Amino acid sequence: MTRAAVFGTGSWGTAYAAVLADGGTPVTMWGRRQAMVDQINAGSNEDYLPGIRLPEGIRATTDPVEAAADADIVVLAVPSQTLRANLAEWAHALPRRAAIVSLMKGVELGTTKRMSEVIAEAGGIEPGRIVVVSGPNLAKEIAQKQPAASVIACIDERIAEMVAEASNPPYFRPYTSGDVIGVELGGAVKNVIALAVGMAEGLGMGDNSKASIITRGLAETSRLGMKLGADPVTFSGLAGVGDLIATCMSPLSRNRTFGLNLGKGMTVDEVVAVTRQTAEGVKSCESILQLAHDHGVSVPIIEQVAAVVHDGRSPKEVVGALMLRALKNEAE
Ligand SMILES: NC(=O)C1=CN([C@@H]2O[C@H](COP(=O)(O)OP(=O)(O)OC[C@H]3O[C@@H](n4cnc5c(N)ncnc54)[C@H](O)[C@@H]3O)[C@@H](O)[C@H]2O)C=CC1
Ligand SMILES: O=C(CO)COP(=O)(O)O
Repeated sequence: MTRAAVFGTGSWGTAYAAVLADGGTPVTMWGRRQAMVDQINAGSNEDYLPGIRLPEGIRATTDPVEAAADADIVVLAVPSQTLRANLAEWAHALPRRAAIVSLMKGVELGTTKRMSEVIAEAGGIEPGRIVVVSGPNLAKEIAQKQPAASVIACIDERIAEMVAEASNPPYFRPYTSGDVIGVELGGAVKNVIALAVGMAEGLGMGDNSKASIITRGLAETSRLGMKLGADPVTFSGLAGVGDLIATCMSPLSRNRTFGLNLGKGMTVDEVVAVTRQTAEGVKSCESILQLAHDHGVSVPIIEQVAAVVHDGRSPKEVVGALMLRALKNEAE
């Protein structure tokens, strides 16, 4: 029988543990805090998924070796910017042949590495067993068992298939892919575009404005992805446009909500103070912008989001800057 470990007891780590357990795969979760581990062992995670009863088949521990022992699949679900430090502590505990699955949607600050690259480097894991999961998967809806689809990517598609088979309860339909770069980038960049859409909403803009940002945001994602070697087809799929729509439209999105508060006039520090969960786009806008600059790719929306979040420009100012850009062909 396939066994899994999930490192990280936040909203998506816990919801994905439920996906695995409901799919018939027993899960041991690793958590930092004993109180959280005790709660999960008693059947819920009230801090991140209040009111949700977790399935049988999930248990938790604070010991990484115990969590990963005998696991065929190890799922990593921590904030992107802490992953490298976490792996330094966990690498010795990870079974030599297990598939290492990233649920994270960010790009590392400083190195501009995608999470699969950080896993390979800091965890010493061969790329052929590094898997990424990304799609329109708001954790709360998945935990409520609302039907959704997703993409599970690995350069070795047999490993992606193994993880997909272990993650297939009746409400979760994973598609496999070999395009790790495209699937990861789609997930990371959509968070930055959701910040922009949230800002537009906060400024009182309507659906034309938001659809324009979403569509041009997808153009930026595809341009960058293709330059980095992604398959353009990925961006019209679940990990591209699918996740972009879910995140940019949903009040459940932490990134969209973060942008909304900025658009309403709160400062970045004020929004950080009221945000309890990980809004990856806030840090990744800077690393993704750096990645685009390094590869000579034009990403005007991402640039303006970074100007608000890191340079203190106002959302209103940056909308003006976007609208005044020189006219160009849509396909360029
Ligand atoms: N929540 C969602 O709907 C979805 C989230 N994701 C992605 O999954 C990743 C994880 O997100 P969530 O679970 O939602 O975040 P979260 O904010 O709900 O939970 C983060 C977890 O990481 C732990 N953590 C924080 N700092 C840590 C550190 N220094 N060392 C170890 N653990 C630490 C927290 O205690 C918590 O258990 C992110 O990259 C996010 O973009 C992807 C799809 C859906
Ligand atoms: O990635 C997500 C949905 O697919 C969750 O988005 P947020 O991190 O903005 O909540």
